[in-house]
Amino acid sequence: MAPRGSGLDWRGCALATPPGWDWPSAGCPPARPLDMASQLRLRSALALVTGAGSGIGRAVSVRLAKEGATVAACDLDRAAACETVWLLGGQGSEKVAPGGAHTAFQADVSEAGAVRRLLEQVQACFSRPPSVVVSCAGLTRDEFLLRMSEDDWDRVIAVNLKGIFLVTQAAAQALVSSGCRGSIINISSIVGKVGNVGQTNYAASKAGVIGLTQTAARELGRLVRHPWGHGIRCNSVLPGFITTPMTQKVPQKVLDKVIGMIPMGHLGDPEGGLFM
Ligand SMILES: CCCCCCCCCCCCC[C@@H](O)CC(=O)SCCNC(=O)CCNC(=O)[C@H](O)C(C)(C)COP(=O)(O)OP(=O)(O)OC[C@H]1O[C@@H](n2cnc3c(N)ncnc32)[C@H](O)[C@@H]1OP(=O)(O)O
Ligand SMILES: NC(=O)c1ccc[n+]([C@@H]2O[C@H](COP(=O)([O-])OP(=O)(O)OC[C@H]3O[C@@H](n4cnc5c(N)ncnc54)[C@H](O)[C@@H]3O)[C@@H](O)[C@H]2O)c1
Repeated sequence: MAPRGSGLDWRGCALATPPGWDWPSAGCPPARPLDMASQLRLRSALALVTGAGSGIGRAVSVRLAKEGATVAACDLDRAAACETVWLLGGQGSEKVAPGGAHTAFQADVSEAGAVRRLLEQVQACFSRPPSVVVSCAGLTRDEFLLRMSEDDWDRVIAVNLKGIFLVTQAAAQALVSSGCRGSIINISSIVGKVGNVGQTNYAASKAGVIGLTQTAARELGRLVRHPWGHGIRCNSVLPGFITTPMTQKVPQKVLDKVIGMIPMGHLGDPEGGLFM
């Protein structure tokens, strides 16, 4: 039984309406009606998205829900995760998630205990492990190498790299112990390949995500039952500049420089508008 006031219901599920939460009165668009085709592709999937409270993680949550998945939206910021669930059609909105109600969860992915509890709560809530896991949680603490503090290094590595290690490991352990296949997608960055001025910490974390994911793919991917093969796909994605709160902190003169290098002449958008 979750302790009173913990923001969790009797099953240990995060309340979609945490105590004191003031639902946005207007502004958030209702979930768009679903066309049948898009509902079918992921209708049986349970998707865990970290960093679901903003930017790319919110856009990923919306797209997964549009294709029929049930979304467990996790974020350090519980209110932001709840707002994402509200955008998906809210708790119990069977029409948007045939497989069950989307639900918000709060966790700091850099903390092992929090990630372990997160996977426990998700499985308690949905009686199964997530078959899709998208790790979007991340942050920047940009500074030139000559001036970067140890704390700025440590925090970025803890969230962006160790966080993905913890979520990937916990999700894979849950899938393996349930004999389920799955797909784990880790969000890296082009910076992990080419580097970027002012981002030694961030670039190292994102390069680490690439190597971690490639190794996890080798260990978990085999369909045939090896001591290490379990039919779990692992891939990393390396976006370029995408307009989100993360990039809004970048000095305009830097954005102007980078935009000058982008053939389309503008940053990407989280919804991935390929035809704009
Ligand atoms: C094959 C193509 C190669 C592409 C190369 C680079 C691609 C990078 C694309 C990144 C896309 C993914 C980003 C994604 O993962 C999400 C993010 O990480 S968003 C955050 C990105 N962060 C940055 O780009 C760092 C931006 N810089 C800063 O925040 C500050 O400059 C800081 C490092 C904190 C230092 O601040 P300070 O006030 O001390 O200095 P200034 O801002 O005045 O800068 C001094 C001069 O340095 C130039 N500068 C700074 N950062 C960059 C940069 N990233 N790229 C190029 N030049 C940079 C700045 O323009 C100043 O120049 P000048 O003296 O001429 O005015
Ligand atoms: N925006 C870009 O240009 C860009 C490009 C390449 C890669 N990325 C990566 O994509 C991911 C999402 O970035 P975004 O632009 O949407 O950023 P964002 O700041 O809009 O969203 C990041 C989310 O992660 C959450 N978060 C931060 N630390 C956390 C923690 N310890 N535990 C749980 N949640 C935490 C934040 O609360 C926030 O909701 C990040 O990993 C980022 O590095 C972004």
